Amino acid sequence: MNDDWHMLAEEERLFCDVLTRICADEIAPRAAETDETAAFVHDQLAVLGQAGMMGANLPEEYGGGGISAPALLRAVAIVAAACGSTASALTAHYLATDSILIGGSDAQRHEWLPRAATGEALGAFALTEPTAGSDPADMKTRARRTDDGWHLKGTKCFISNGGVADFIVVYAVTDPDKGHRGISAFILPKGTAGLEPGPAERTMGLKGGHVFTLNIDCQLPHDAILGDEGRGFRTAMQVLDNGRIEVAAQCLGLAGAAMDAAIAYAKDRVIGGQPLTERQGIRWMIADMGVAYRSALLLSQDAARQRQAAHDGAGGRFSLASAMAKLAASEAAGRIADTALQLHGGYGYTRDFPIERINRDLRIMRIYEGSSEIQRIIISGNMLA
Ligand SMILES: CC(C)(COP(=O)(O)OP(=O)(O)OC[C@H]1O[C@@H](n2cnc3c(N)ncnc32)[C@H](O)[C@@H]1OP(=O)(O)O)[C@@H](O)C(=O)NCCC(=O)NCCSC(=O)CCS(=O)O
Repeated sequence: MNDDWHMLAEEERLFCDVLTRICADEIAPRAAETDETAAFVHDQLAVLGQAGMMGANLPEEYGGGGISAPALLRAVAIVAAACGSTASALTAHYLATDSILIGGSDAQRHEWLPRAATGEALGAFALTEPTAGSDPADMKTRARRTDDGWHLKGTKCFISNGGVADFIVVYAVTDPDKGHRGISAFILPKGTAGLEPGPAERTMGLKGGHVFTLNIDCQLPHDAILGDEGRGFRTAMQVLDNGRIEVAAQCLGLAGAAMDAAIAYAKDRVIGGQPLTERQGIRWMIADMGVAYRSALLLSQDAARQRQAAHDGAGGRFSLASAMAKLAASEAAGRIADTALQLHGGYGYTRDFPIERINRDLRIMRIYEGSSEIQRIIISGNMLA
């Protein structure tokens, strides 16, 4: 059998092995209950904090794990295979900390990232608005200078972790005449007067990873602006280049779990005196799942490798690779989970098997952090440039 993760360093393999054990012992056993109760995954994130996962995306200088992008891909997939809700809350936290890492000053990085890396401070990333989802440059949230600093006013929606986070990175318009160059990012700490999260949305899946509307009418100090004024849109786009690979990782974890469950079921289930695996139709399903999974894995690893190369000094964008990975992995994962459910027959439709939950958890992957249609726009734009 090929070693799919041959590119990882020895210590990264050990990190992933330990994480796999921790997820199997402490996170996976709670996934079905989390889905039933829809309780936020606080405890699971605390476990990940202990395991070093809350800062795995950050350099050691800021208290992070400093692991490579391919290792991060593998690690997020491991968490997602155990519990989709936990992986989604984790990667939303990464969007917030990546915003500070990419867009913040060194003082802001040192102030926020070490606490975020341990899990002591949970982050959220507030870009989307009710009338600006696919086109965030059209956002309406306004930040105005005041004598005391900044006044932020607007509404953000579909913000993972938003109502429970210790800090929220909010993107807002500082100069409406400058289009996307008039957007800046701000750090909004929990408890700021005028920050009012709505109730958690009632979602189809990822029920333990809550999503909120945020009503914002807040006064912030001068130093709440992240880095330079007017650089927020670029920061958000760079953060999403990373984030889309993490969505691909979630897809690999969830789809891999569905495929493994389907294979185990097909081996175990005897019909007419024969296991399901003796049936050609079932074998074709297994082959199709395997091809879809591997295609998604290879594109995701390619995107992670390009992310690492950019980080190591080659510079440049990896938006094309990231968009391809997200599109391929989210679409493949949807097909894999659907095939895995079909293979289970009526049992797959019940809550007695994890396949039903995985199908619901996966549906958002084709929508958040840029829908499949947005990924196609980015991909074709790059191909035609
Ligand atoms: C589809 C889009 C990429 C198109 O964006 P625009 O057409 O508005 O922007 P451009 O004209 O392409 O570029 C404007 C500006 O930005 C710079 N840019 C663009 N991409 C990048 C990048 N990857 N890295 C760095 N800089 C970038 C570009 O050079 C231009 O700069 P200058 O003018 O030259 O200075 C975009 O609209 C898009 O991505 N849409 C999807 C938005 C999305 O994914 N939203 C999801 C939000 S988060 C979420 O869903 C989950 C959150 S959670 O779980 O809580």
